[in-house]
Amino acid sequence: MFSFSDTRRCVWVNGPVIVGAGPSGLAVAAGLKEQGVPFVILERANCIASLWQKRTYDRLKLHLPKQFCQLPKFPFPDHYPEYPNKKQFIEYLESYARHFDINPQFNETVESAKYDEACRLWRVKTVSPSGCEVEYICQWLVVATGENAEQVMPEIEGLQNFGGEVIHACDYKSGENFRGKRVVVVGCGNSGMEVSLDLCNHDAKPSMVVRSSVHVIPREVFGKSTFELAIFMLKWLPLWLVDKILLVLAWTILGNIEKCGLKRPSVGPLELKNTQGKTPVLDIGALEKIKSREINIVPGIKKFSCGMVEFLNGEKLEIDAVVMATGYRSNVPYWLQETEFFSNNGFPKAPFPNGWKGRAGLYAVGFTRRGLSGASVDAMKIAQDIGKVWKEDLNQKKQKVPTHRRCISTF
Ligand SMILES: Cc1cc2nc3c(=O)[nH]c(=O)nc-3n(C[C@H](O)[C@H](O)[C@H](O)COP(=O)(O)OP(=O)(O)OC[C@H]3O[C@@H](n4cnc5c(N)ncnc54)[C@H](O)[C@@H]3O)c2cc1C
Ligand SMILES: NC(=O)C1=CN([C@@H]2O[C@H](COP(=O)(O)OP(=O)(O)OC[C@H]3O[C@@H](n4cnc5c(N)ncnc54)[C@H](OP(=O)(O)O)[C@@H]3O)[C@@H](O)[C@H]2O)C=CC1
Ligand SMILES: O=C(O)C(=O)Cc1c[nH]c2ccccc12
Repeated sequence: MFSFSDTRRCVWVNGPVIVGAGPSGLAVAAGLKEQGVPFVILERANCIASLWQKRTYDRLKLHLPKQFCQLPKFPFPDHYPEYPNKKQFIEYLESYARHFDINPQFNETVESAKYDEACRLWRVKTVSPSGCEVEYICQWLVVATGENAEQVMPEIEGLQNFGGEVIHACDYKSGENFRGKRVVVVGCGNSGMEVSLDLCNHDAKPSMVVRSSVHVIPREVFGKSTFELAIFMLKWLPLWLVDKILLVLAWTILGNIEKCGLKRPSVGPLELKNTQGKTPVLDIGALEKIKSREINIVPGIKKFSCGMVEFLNGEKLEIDAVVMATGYRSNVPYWLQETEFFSNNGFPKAPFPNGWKGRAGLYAVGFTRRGLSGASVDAMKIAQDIGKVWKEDLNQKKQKVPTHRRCISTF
């Protein structure tokens, strides 16, 4: 380690640098530990799995059965329910990190990373809340910052004049603070649906904005997970047929959702997830509240004004608060200076299962739009790939610090 001053340091990392200590980063780390490959994990928050610990609501449960959400080589405890809740999932991730002795560097935000062609190494720069800057130099870079790294906050006319509380769904914890209030929930994905349901359960009055269309699917069919059933059917049937069957099942169990103001997309639910990354809503009770009008469905928003919202159909509503359940985006384009492997939307250009490995020791984990199970698949491939090269190098008894390369700090 070369130290330049109290606030600027340069660190050589023997092994990969992993950016992000969410489930994806932890899964890669576990695979590397098993093979004895050293690494450093850089995490902007002060804890692992910050999305789950800091940016989700209290009543959150996993949507998919537990076997689709566990990370490699360390299953959920047997006593966990079919759909673990947020607390249980966080406890599982904490025990995962303990089990594999994974200790991320917390409070370090990666602000830039680029491949130095001259010395054929990655230069990764971080900054901490106290202003300390560190440059890490390494042979492998694993991007594990997630599909949900930043909140999407749309700019809607007049929002600055609204005057009431405006939050993003990632800062919503419970309807307790909204008791008796009229709340516009913008967006009808899984977040919008569940925030609206939670508001109902706390005697608030939600109006949910549905500006286009949405697939609502029952979480279970005859006591069996719909997702599991779909995965099972996909072994024998083409995707379009599975989509058709899902829609028939949804219609049989939920009825015609168009009657309550929800339009279905023309493309089937799995095809839409595959092509546009739009996750179908797995219903856990919001639809019932929509049918009973406890959740009011409203069209796209035209503008806000003081204590009011106006919709595209010209109707106006007096409201007390706004929850933007408008989704998330990747932050990779803000810090990774690379355009060959990653596209400008912050996702790898190659679709699943090929988006895990780039050029010159660059990897991506958790950008498959296939939730935690997609992340696990990526993680195992990455750990194996790096482990292989690592072992080859060891066998050739090469020194890990490449003395033939000169690397000068760019601070
Ligand atoms: C509300 C919600 C519920 C979900 N439920 C499910 C579910 O039931 N099943 C399922 O399969 N999937 C679910 N998902 C999908 C979700 O993407 C995964 O659960 C999982 O969290 C993805 O893990 P990840 O490690 O890829 O990303 P994240 O969990 O987002 O972790 C990324 C980490 O990287 C850190 N980071 C980001 N940028 C930087 C930077 N520049 N420098 C340093 N650190 C950085 C973040 O702080 C974070 O800790 C859900 C998503 C949301 C939003
Ligand atoms: N329990 C669980 O497992 C949960 C899982 N999740 C997951 O987290 C991820 C993110 O979900 P979510 O937060 O719901 O985000 P999504 O991206 O799935 O949904 C965003 C919603 O906001 C709408 N929207 C965006 N901008 C505007 C705007 N300007 N005006 C009106 N509507 C707008 C979109 O409409 P349009 O379609 O028209 O663009 C869409 O309905 C998903 O993968 C989801 O499955 C989330 C919650 C719970
Ligand atoms: O990625 C998500 O947000 C999930 O909730 C998990 C998920 C992955 N693939 C799906 C297909 C249908 C429904 C949920 C998921």
